[in-house]
Amino acid sequence: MPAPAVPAVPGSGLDPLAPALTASADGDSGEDRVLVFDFGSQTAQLIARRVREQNVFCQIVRPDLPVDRVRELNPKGLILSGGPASVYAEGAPQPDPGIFDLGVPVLGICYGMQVLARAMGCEVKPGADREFGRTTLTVAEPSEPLLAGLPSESTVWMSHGDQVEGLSGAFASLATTGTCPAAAVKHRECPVYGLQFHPEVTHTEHGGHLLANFVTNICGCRGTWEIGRLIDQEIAGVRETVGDARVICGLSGGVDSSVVAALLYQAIGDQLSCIFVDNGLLRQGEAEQVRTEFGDHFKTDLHVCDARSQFLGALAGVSDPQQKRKIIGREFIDAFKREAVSIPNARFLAQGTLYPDVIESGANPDGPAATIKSHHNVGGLPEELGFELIEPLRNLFKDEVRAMGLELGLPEDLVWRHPFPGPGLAVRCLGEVTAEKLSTLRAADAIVIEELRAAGLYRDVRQAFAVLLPVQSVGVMGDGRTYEDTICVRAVKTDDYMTADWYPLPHEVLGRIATRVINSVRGVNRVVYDVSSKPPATIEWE
Ligand SMILES: Nc1ncnc2c1ncn2[C@@H]1O[C@H](COP(=O)(O)OP(=O)(O)OP(=O)(O)O)[C@@H](O)[C@H]1O
Ligand SMILES: O=c1[nH]c(=O)c2[nH+]cn([C@@H]3O[C@H](COP(=O)(O)O)[C@@H](O)[C@H]3O)c2[nH]1
Ligand SMILES: NC(=O)CC[C@H](N)C(=O)O
Ligand SMILES: [Mg+2]
Repeated sequence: MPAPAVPAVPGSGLDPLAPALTASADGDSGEDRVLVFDFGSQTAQLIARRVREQNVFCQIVRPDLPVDRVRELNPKGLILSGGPASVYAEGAPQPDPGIFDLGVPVLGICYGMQVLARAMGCEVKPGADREFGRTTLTVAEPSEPLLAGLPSESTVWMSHGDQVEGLSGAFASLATTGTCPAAAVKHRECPVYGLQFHPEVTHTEHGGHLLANFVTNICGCRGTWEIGRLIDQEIAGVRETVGDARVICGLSGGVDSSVVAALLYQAIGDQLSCIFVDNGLLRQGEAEQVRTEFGDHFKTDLHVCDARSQFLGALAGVSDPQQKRKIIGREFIDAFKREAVSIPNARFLAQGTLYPDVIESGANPDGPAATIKSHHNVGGLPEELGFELIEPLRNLFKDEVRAMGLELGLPEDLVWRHPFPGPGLAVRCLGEVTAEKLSTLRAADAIVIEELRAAGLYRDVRQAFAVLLPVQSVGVMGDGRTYEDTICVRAVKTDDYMTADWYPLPHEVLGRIATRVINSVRGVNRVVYDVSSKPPATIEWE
């Protein structure tokens, strides 16, 4: 079935789920699929990543997705995530009880286990002590397919206050820990399982293996979801959708849009026009770099749209982060529209939107609702778009997109480039954005990146940049008092950008960055280093 190109306009009532990637939102793409019901867990996306590592397509959905919709999606397995609520608390999220009657295997993790155990007559109670961190799991039923290949004892990671107490005879305990007699359970009659610990986090030694057991041994998924096949599906889907119309592609020079452009070029050749928007929020030398690199890799029509004054004008006086993002989203669309006037028959707009952008923007009707930040290309889109959207990467995580880029023959240095958000320096220039602040930030950011490259760390650090803080402090320079701005250096290690650890940059590198920034960037007298991980922080500061 062809991929419907549907506008992902929030609140439009249309289902922007998997526009091209899964060929159809209704589960007839031929791929085995697992659904992760997100009960507000910090790690729901990690569960999805672990499942995808088994080459099984996995989708995150809201906790109360109606059973009829679940049936339409035709999953081979359901995973109920953890969550902050207590199952007895008022308003605690509950699944549609019908999902337990589908005959589809279910795995509940932490809250997910508590919620399913309660639905099936067990008692859930606050444990004697809340338990956070590592503990030892002892396997009681080694022949159980869920636990196949696990050693009799291993380390698992717990994060809970409640636990399942009375197993009600319907469930059997498969494994225990010192404080938890039902650390892994199985229903005696139906394919329903529960884990009190978190298999998705790396601190659980054999967690990935355990999830693989669930997906393959219990759900019977075949592991056929591969990047190469996806590219073929995408290309066919795009051709079918586009017909003989033209597609304009927002090309930023970043990884995602370059991959989209390469894919579209393979699909529709010279029906593709790319638009690069110089929004005045770019890094040093970036506009020129995109122009030259584009000529090397893409042979299609490139339009450069100088929208610097529009963006900066619209942002003047605005300091609220969400409002800044919304304004930027709107300005992007205005810029695309202005530029598209000179491109006849431009009906489609292609963007490099990724799965985390969609999830974090709370923009998917089947997905969880929490808005963490409105990514400019999703939650920031205006109601009246004027184009049909094509977003072939809408279901992918960043490392999957990189793999696709390599498969499509893009050069390594492009594929491994640090991501740079569409709102650009605006979300790194805290508070109101002005031309003067941007030029300070641009100069400091260039030094950070130069020093990383000089130290041979650019590739290992997955994203690094400078942030201009709205904080002035006293300094002394050339025997005189200064009262100037602060630059914060941010560097993180991550694969999927959903969780990230702060990167332990060597002190000498930090020292060189600080000295150069303070000596050469006017208006800055202090440099600090951000040592927060995600969660609880995010990678960007706004
Ligand atoms: N300056 C720009 N000009 C045109 N389109 C842009 C620009 N910045 C962002 N976009 C559009 O918004 C999408 C999302 O931006 P995002 O920064 O997430 O992706 P990217 O720039 O392609 O890749 P990366 O994440 O590596 O920076 C892009 O794929 C692109 O379609
Ligand atoms: O195109 C984008 N538009 C946005 O609005 C946006 N916000 C964050 N990012 C990038 O997404 C990754 C995760 O960022 P956060 O931890 O800050 O949410 C990081 O790589 C961020 O740089 C964005 N990219
Ligand atoms: N991590 C979780 O899922 C916690 C579940 C529940 N809130 C508890 O404290 O037990
Ligand atoms: Mg970018």
